[in-house]
Amino acid sequence: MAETVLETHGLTMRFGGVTASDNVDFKLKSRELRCLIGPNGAGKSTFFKCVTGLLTPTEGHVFMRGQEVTGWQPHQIAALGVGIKTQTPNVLDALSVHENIWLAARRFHPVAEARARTDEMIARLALGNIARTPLGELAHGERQRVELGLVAVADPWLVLLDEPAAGMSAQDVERMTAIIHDLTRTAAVVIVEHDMQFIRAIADRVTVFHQGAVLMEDHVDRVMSDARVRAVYLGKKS
Ligand SMILES: Nc1ncnc2c1ncn2[C@@H]1O[C@H](COP(=O)(O)OP(=O)(O)OP(=O)(O)O)[C@@H](O)[C@H]1O
Repeated sequence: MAETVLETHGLTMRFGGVTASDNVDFKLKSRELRCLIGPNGAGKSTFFKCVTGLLTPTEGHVFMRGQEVTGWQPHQIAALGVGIKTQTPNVLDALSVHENIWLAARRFHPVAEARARTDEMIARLALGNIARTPLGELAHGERQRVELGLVAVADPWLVLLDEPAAGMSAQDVERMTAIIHDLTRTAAVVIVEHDMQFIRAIADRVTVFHQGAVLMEDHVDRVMSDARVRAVYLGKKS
């Protein structure tokens, strides 16, 4: 049986009178790709932040590969071998694409291996023609690709991505989809995403959030045609 790499029990986050995450039980198997969707304010980001250590849940527990990580800081979670891409980029604008990826690789690998991994990642992400360009000069889609490269170069077994396709062109989204599929050869991936086109292109199992709780969890096709989901997420009555 596939190993459970991420699990939450009764995860609850309250902000004053608002229950942003409401008793969420969640389970992710090794190399599984899971998209978290839901309407604005459904609690996706709060759940993501509780799992990545950006928030400490009011109640409940988070486990990664069986280890309880509730209340850990993001850098402690990352040190377990978890790649986290938030909406706040962790990049150095004045340094080149190559230098940024090299620095990320060097944090996890000895020099010779870091060098090889950097070159491999640049080729894999098709960043060769802009490898020497400072990050500050890149287009949005290119930056997103580099940021994903910074996560992937560490060889994570779990990758947590917050809106990786936000603001991207169709071509960028296609590239991003291929890169994420590539990641699932070695890692489980959780993606919080708004872009329905991207979700249809990439998703297998989807978890739908509504009012802080899990409304439904199923294959993307069944989720998209479910009357309850259409009502809450697409704003349509069945
Ligand atoms: N720091 C905070 N303080 C107070 N309320 C918050 C805070 N963060 C989130 N909330 C509230 O918690 C609820 C869930 O918000 P959350 O951002 O998790 O939803 P979401 O599904 O990610 O929404 P979106 O798709 O708009 O990003 C909302 O009612 C939101 O207003």
